[in-house]
Amino acid sequence: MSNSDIILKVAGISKRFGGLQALSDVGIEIRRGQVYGLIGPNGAGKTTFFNVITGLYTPDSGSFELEGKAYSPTAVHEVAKAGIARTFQNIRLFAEMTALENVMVGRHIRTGSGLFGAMFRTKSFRDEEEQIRQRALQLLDYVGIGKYADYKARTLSYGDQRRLEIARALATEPKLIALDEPAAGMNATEKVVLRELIDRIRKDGRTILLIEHDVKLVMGLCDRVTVLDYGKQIAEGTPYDVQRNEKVIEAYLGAGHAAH
Ligand SMILES: Nc1ncnc2c1ncn2[C@@H]1O[C@H](COP(=O)(O)OP(=O)(O)OP(=O)(O)O)[C@@H](O)[C@H]1O
Repeated sequence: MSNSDIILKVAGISKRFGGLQALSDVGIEIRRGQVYGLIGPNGAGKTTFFNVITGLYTPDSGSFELEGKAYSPTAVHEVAKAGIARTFQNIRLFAEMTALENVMVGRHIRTGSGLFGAMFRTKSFRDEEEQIRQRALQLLDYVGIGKYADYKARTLSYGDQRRLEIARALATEPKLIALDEPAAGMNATEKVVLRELIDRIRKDGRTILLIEHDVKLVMGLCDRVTVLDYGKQIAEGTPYDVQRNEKVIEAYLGAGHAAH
């Protein structure tokens, strides 16, 4: 495989909060079309790592490349423009806006008419707006909630809100979509549907970074997995190898979890 297959390469990420070393020299390489999993016991540093990659936290050290080009994740919207979209562990939708409007907002970072067009409602602005609407409707169908397009986001079930977040992230046409615990709070049936959706997103050519507590889901979906523990990368590899890694088993047992 050539280097051009690498979508995201981050290396040497460290981040300290006061006296706590939340991340120590963590690095990953994600190849095009992979689902890449990030797991680890509570407090291992997964969210911090995600927040560093997506511009929410500034790391103390580290380098970042997206499709072979250096990028500096200094602000969330810059990261989105560079081609990384994310969802949040605590859902962050516009609660009073409709599902459709929430997705249209995601789409706007890829549009051209700008403020002038919006203020004067030029023809090109209106045409563009209609295209955005159509694309947003397609995306809602794609994630399986097309029938709720006109419902306010806050009225959707928890599982559907998570799917709406995914639709919104996809609306930015990301090179990489980062999902922060997408199965959190879902029941078993919702998890099956989510798994199918993530599988479909991958089959349609997208690359996915996934933080997830549900180890079974991660092991079933991911091509490769990194395991963090106390901010250190204790294992990296295929789900098969990682599950058998002594350090991983210890970390999970130590934290009172089962490793499978
Ligand atoms: N903004 C912050 N300020 C201070 N400490 C923080 C901050 N964010 C995270 N931490 C600490 O950094 C460590 C790693 O936390 P992080 O949330 O990244 O872990 P996690 O693996 O995502 O955990 P969980 O699975 O519980 O979400 C924890 O000890 C946490 O308390």
